[in-house]
Amino acid sequence: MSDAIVMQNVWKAYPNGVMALNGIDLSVKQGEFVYIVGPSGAGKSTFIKMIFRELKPTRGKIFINNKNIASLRERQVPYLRRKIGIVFQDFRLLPKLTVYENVAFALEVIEEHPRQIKKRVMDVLDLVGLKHKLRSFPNQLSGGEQQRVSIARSIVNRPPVLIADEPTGNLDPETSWQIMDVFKRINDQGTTIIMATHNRDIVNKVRHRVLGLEGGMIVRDQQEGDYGYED
Ligand SMILES: Nc1ncnc2c1ncn2[C@@H]1O[C@H](COP(=O)(O)OP(=O)(O)OP(=O)(O)O)[C@@H](O)[C@H]1O
Repeated sequence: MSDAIVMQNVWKAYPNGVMALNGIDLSVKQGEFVYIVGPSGAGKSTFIKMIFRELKPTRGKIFINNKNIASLRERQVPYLRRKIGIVFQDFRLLPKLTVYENVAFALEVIEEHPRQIKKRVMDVLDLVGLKHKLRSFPNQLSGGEQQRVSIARSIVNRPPVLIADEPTGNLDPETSWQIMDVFKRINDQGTTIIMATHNRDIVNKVRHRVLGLEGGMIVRDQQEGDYGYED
């Protein structure tokens, strides 16, 4: 299997001198599901922001599908972002657009053919179980439904990698399990998933590879079926 993400000796210092990542080496294969765990301030969000080039490493190389994104020019960043879907804790939907429009938006900006857009949007809404809500606005949806829309939007242009930063952080346990089912369906289609989480129950019950960060370093890297997660 090919590598979806490779980090080589990645360091990140913030302008105030805080060293958030200290020499990360890592490789993630295409199709893997990886949890990123660790205490507050461990560097999880920094790690995730590096993958979609919201932040540049101070030192080191980051390969996404064999391309070093640390040396990408600014104008190439939008092309990288099309290869990576992103889901946040707080959904970040556009409030004045319907469910359908929120999801279609990502395809409209790349000028996909209208018939293609419709088919693809309906397919992903079906995948996340929200076809019946396509005309609703975000404020008419529950938190779990909003997160499903945000997940549908993140995968609508078939990125090989999906990144989720605390995707269940604002959801109750029952809804969180449903969101994990959606991620499973997406992972089963071959999409690599990187998910930062504090949710110990999920990490222990829905088993995948676990990367533990602490003080900006990888302090554990356990394969599926090979761990219990203690914080
Ligand atoms: N913009 C910034 N400027 C300076 N320091 C920062 C900045 N963002 C994060 N840090 C620091 O970098 C370190 C790692 O932070 P990061 O947000 O990556 O941790 P985290 O593991 O995601 O934490 P949490 O679980 O609380 O979200 C912390 O010491 C934090 O205070």
